[in-house]
Amino acid sequence: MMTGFLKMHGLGNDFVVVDERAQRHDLTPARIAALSDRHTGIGCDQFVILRPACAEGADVFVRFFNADGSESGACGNASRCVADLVARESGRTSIGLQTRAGVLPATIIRPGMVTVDMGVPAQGWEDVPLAEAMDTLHLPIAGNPAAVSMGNPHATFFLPVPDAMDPCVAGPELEHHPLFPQRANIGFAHVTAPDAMRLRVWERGSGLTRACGSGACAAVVNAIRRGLVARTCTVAMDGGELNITWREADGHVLMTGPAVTSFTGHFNPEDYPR
Ligand SMILES: N[C@H](CCC[C@H](N)C(=O)O)C(=O)O
Repeated sequence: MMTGFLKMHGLGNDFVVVDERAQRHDLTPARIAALSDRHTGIGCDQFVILRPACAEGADVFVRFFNADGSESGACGNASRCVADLVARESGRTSIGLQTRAGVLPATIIRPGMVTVDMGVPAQGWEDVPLAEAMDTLHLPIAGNPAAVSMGNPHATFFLPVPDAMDPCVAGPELEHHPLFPQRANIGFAHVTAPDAMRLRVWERGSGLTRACGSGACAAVVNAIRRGLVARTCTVAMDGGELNITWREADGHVLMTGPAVTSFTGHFNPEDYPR
């Protein structure tokens, strides 16, 4: 039986989206990893599965998988894409996305431009699973990263000069650092103005991506906690810009940026080893 999919992206962070709201498609982690391969599958940074919502205020339950088949609690760029998709189906401009990190309200600013309320970040390291509890600024990792959970674990390095660390060299080792028993997404940020930064993210399970929505939220929260930027900040990544606001009133992080559909297609799951 053929499975339909959508190929979508947010700032070049690209997704295969499979709708399982009406029917399951036997997508195992091994199949997801094989389908995510850019040479021998469809190719994507994250594989997104839609299921029927089962939470108050939610229109759809969204599951995010990395290119290696592992699951992630959050994905900012894919959240905007799914909100845009559900908005086009329903004609509504307010969408509730049920994720493993909670129900995220999304607002369509205009078709293809979406704000997602990414919720309240965890305070410091607490929700980033660490091998042992320790002070953020005294981690035994050169560069003193700051960590925060946006529903998934992030560590951000603030670089005094842009590109002082190469994500493809430092990223793989840091992703697997013994401090992070569940691995982590590793951001490399350089603050360029009180309301702007440049960011590259080595993503857990997917490697260097052109943009990372939850990574941008994490970098802004971490930068605000260190007094480096204001409450609203533009994050410039290789694939383009996101606008991030950490709202003072209720501590929610709002992420605004584009959502694009590239094409639709079909595959047969049975062509991929289970
Ligand atoms: N690209 C995603 C993040 C995926 C995070 C994933 N790599 C993890 O294991 O947490 C974003 O836009 O937020």
